[in-house]
Amino acid sequence: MTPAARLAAAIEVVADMETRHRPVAGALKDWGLSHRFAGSKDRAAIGNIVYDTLRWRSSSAWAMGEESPRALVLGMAGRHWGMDGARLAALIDGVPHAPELLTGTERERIDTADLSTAPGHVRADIPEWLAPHFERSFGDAWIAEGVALALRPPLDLRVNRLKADRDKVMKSLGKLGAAETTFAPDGLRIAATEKDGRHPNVQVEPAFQRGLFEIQDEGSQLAALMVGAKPGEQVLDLCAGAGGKTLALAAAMENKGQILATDSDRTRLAPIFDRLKRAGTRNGQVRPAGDSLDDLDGKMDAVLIDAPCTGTGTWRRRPDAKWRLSERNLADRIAEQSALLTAAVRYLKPGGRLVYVTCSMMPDENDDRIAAFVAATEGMTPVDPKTAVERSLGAELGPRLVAASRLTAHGVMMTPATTGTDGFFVSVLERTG
Ligand SMILES: C[S@@+](CC[C@H](N)C(=O)[O-])C[C@H]1O[C@@H](n2cnc3c(N)ncnc32)[C@H](O)[C@@H]1O
Repeated sequence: MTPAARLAAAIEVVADMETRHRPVAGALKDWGLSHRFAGSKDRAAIGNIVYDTLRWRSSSAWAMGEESPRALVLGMAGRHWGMDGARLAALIDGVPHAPELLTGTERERIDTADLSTAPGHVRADIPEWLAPHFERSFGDAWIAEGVALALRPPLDLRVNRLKADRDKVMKSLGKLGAAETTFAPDGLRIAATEKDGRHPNVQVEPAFQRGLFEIQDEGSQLAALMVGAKPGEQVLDLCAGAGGKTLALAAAMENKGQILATDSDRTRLAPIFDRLKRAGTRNGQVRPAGDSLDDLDGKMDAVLIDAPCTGTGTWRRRPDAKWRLSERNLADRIAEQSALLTAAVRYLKPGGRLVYVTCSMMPDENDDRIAAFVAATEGMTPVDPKTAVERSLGAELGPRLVAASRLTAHGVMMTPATTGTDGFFVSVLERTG
């Protein structure tokens, strides 16, 4: 397919998403099924255009003066794929299956796009109703945080210390351009792609099949390390999902002690069994959804709540989600978070640590939840965030992360703009009563 035909296809996919309220992955898959002539390179390139269109939806609509799928795609291509009006017009002109020729107004708008007078939420490319939440989280930096959250993400890997060391895996993945992460001691990073580029499918690498590394954002790796899990401890991962953090905890515990993993959703939990096996984990015990955990009362050195949340911190990877999020979703997640915090306390030993994590950028799901929980609960004391980071990450890494991240009243906030990770909030509390 020509670049122009790919643009036309992306416009079709965005239109399909809007008219049928289809999630982006479904709309792209449907398009592929009904256009079987398109090769994998074409499909990947169209996917990139569609995802980039969703990233910068609001600012492109502002620049183009309208919100049609065509305006969103052309506006994005003009502002982010380095095409001015003349180049776009030349790309399209006379090419079969291309979008219609650019109008004079479209060319002019692409060439003179200026966001300096746009409202903050447009410059930040976030929904308008979220602007006050971002402002409360980040003060004057809230627009810069939104801008960084709209960029493409890198691909981060966590080397599995139970089976390998970072240098060895980095060498074996050298051809993929994997380099050491800035903070996470076991992390490797493959830089974000540009334009037509796509990340390699690392899951086909022999090193992945042998369990030498996992795919995990650097922020998620650091959040797992902040549990401070030590060999020999008893640790409960209460919202384990597919086990991303469970595996990181098992590695930190050097296969000694016990990590118990559960989740209320059987389907999400299902992949954990194979993943634990592939990683060579021997100290993991999975408690199926709905199982009683009564036998764990008062026995845990640490409980991790990797809470269900709005996922605002992962919008680089799921730009469609930002336009779907509703106030109702936020309220539902807040209720679940409060219930989980309350439910977790009984499992902790005296002196045990409760580690609360979200991948949200919103204070409502972060500091506010901890403040409300502490006010309503006897005997749970937040650890000063700087102390919590330095204690869990050590004398070299701890201060570096403190300097780069944003400390809040009760936790630490990592973001694309500050630490170059997905957005994560981590708060550590101790059972003191
Ligand atoms: C952020 S995800 C967990 C991701 C996972 N820990 C990882 O690192 O890959 C949150 C999880 O919480 C689970 N969850 C929601 N409510 C729950 C509850 N009341 N009890 C246990 N798990 C719950 C969801 O099913 C979801 O898998």
